[in-house]
Amino acid sequence: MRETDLGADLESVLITKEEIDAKLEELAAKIDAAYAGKELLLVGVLKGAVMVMADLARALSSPVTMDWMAVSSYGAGTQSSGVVRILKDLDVDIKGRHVLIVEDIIDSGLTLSWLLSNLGSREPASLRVCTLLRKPDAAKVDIDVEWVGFDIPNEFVVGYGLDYAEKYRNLPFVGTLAPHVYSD
Ligand SMILES: O=P(O)(O)OC[C@H]1O[C@H](OP(=O)(O)OP(=O)(O)O)[C@H](O)[C@@H]1O
Ligand SMILES: Nc1nc2[nH]cnc2c(=O)[nH]1
Repeated sequence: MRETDLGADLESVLITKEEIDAKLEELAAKIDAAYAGKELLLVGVLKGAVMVMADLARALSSPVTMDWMAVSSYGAGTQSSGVVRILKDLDVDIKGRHVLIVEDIIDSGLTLSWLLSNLGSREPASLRVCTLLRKPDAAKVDIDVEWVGFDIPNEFVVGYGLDYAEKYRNLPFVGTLAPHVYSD
């Protein structure tokens, strides 16, 4: 989808496709270096992280394996409920594995905090996090995140995997919604 196909739904483009591509190349080089000589398992958090996972994995030089978890705390709204539900668990046992959680966004941090505790209890050899986006002003918990693409303002964003009521995930950039979309 091109930026000119936005129609009236989007207010602004916050991060362009080119900026995302360049950032993922940069993060991939750091991740390659950090896991040199180790077998890395990428754990993508569905559904939002699909685009980051696909593009980050292809930017890595090291061979990796991938698995997916689906959790939800947002439903169809724009505020985290704080209650995390597992919709799909991992297929593999991560005990003794080097695990990198791949996220699209850390907002309140409640989802990631819960994930770190849940996956941490499965005794991985290491457990770290890479996220494309983070909202420092929205944090409700303090989490140490190794790799962050962009710190963004505390606004609800869509695109590049992120949805509003399941729409806009296929935008190739990250943008903000026009207010009328919320009130319609
Ligand atoms: O830091 P938090 O406030 O917890 O928010 C971050 C979470 O919200 C989004 O998932 P969402 O629950 O919207 O599900 P989705 O990925 O299927 O859209 C995103 O993918 C993160 O997992
Ligand atoms: N689409 C979308 N999902 C989120 N989940 C947590 N924060 C956000 C956000 O800003 N946009």
